[in-house]
Amino acid sequence: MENLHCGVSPIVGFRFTLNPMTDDFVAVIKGALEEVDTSTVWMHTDDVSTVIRGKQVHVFNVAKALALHAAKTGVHVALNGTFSAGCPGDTTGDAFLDKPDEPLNNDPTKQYVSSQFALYPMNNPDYMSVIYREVERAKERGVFNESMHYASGIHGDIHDVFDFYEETFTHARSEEHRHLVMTVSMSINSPSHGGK
Ligand SMILES: Cc1ncc(C[n+]2csc(CCO)c2C)c(N)n1
Repeated sequence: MENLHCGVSPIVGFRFTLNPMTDDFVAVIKGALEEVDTSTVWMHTDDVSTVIRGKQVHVFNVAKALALHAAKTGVHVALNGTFSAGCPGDTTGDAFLDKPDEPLNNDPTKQYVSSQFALYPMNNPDYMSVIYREVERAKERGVFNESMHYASGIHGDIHDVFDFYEETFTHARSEEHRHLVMTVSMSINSPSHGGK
């Protein structure tokens, strides 16, 4: 296997599930996966989840577009997933890294999202300062919602929330500590949001 050393791979990946709270969940999941332009990422769906891999810009663009597509059905949807970069076992061969940098999904529709995220800067002894710094960033960006055990709450318009997640994912890893894991749980169109 190539690229066995931590960090030599520039691939970003996201493994996620979409969970639409409707009897018609198959149409919502398949509609999003089929109608969003996913040509910039390597994608595989199975009975449990879907994985997308490629350049960071495309992984975040496609993830946001999938969430927004599902949200536009009006159905209450949950999106749970794990972003990963610098995974020692990842291989570049099938990761679409030759794609141009222009994101292909550009729907500007506004959509309120409430979410929680957790950063795991792998093999970084100073990981708590990374986490504190990124929570500060969320406050500066105006998307911080609340502190909680094991995660931080992030909310706002889907475009601001995803901009924050991509920015924090860039800054929570470094040349020295390239392997980063970030978990995200999102809730969209929840009755708990009172119509936001
Ligand atoms: C993003 C995403 N990918 C796969 C599944 C698993 N899954 C559950 S129902 C269904 C459609 C019928 O086969 C699939 C693929 C999911 N929930 N969300």
